[in-house]
Amino acid sequence: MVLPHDTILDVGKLSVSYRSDTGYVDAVRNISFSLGREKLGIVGESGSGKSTVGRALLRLLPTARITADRLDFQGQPLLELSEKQMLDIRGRRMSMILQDPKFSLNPIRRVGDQVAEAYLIHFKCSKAEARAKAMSMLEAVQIRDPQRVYDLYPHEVSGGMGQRIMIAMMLLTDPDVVIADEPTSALDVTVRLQVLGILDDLVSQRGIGLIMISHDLNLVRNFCDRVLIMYAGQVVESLKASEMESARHPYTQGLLAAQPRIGGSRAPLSVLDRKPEWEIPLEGAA
Ligand SMILES: Nc1ncnc2c1ncn2[C@@H]1O[C@H](COP(=O)(O)OP(=O)(O)OP(=O)(O)O)[C@@H](O)[C@H]1O
Repeated sequence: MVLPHDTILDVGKLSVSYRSDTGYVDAVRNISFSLGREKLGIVGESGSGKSTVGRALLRLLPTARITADRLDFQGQPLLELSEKQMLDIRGRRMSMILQDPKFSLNPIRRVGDQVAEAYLIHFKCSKAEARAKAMSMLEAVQIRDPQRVYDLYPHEVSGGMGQRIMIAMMLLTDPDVVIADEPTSALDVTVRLQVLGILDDLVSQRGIGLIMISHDLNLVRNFCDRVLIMYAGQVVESLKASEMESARHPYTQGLLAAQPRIGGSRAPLSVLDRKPEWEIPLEGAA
């Protein structure tokens, strides 16, 4: 059970709007949640605002308008920190893993050197120390032959290996929060399970708080402790993963009904019938 004093992230009424030619797009509207040393899933369809939440937590949206009553990371108000203070948090105490590691790695540099460089950036040490640390992190993410993998270029590693390298890079700094944005969508089923196993260990053995962003309700309900269901920029339901079957919101119920089941009836899957009232009116809105 997560006790209140274990809260690492405390988010109250977070809203994010992107500027566009025709005004502002309200991508996230008034969402609140907290994160302890647990696995929190954020699920929703494409465009519901999941990734925007992750990027807003890291303040990676320089042109967007971010407002919140509270956006506290271990008691520090993220929106009030200077960019210099954010640099210390970003990538060091709070990290992000993205869907396709190939886009996050520099294609013309050996992967091991990139992991070592991440360590050099955050900690003043010799190159030999950084290399040794990088090697030990590659082992920590269950890469069997780290000496060989260290010298490979990104195009020479598989998707699953690339994702392990990204996780190794992130582990160097021993973060408290990891935001994983569709980290296994590009992987096949067996590799996906291995990467999920590594992420699970991060929570149970290192005590991090993990935010798992996904459109895959089945994956999240099986992997996470709690789930936030997002629709049109809002959290329409928040529930324990084990209590998903008792979801009350019609959108969550619709998503559950639309999941294919092995061995289930061969009846056509139900189609979500959206209702305008699912968009919760915002306080103060006309
Ligand atoms: N840089 C941007 N400028 C303007 N609008 C944006 C920008 N990034 C995202 N949006 C819009 O914000 C909304 C939320 O996008 P976001 O990427 O957070 O959704 P998502 O739920 O993560 O979707 P997906 O699962 O497809 O990644 C969408 O309407 C999207 O078009």
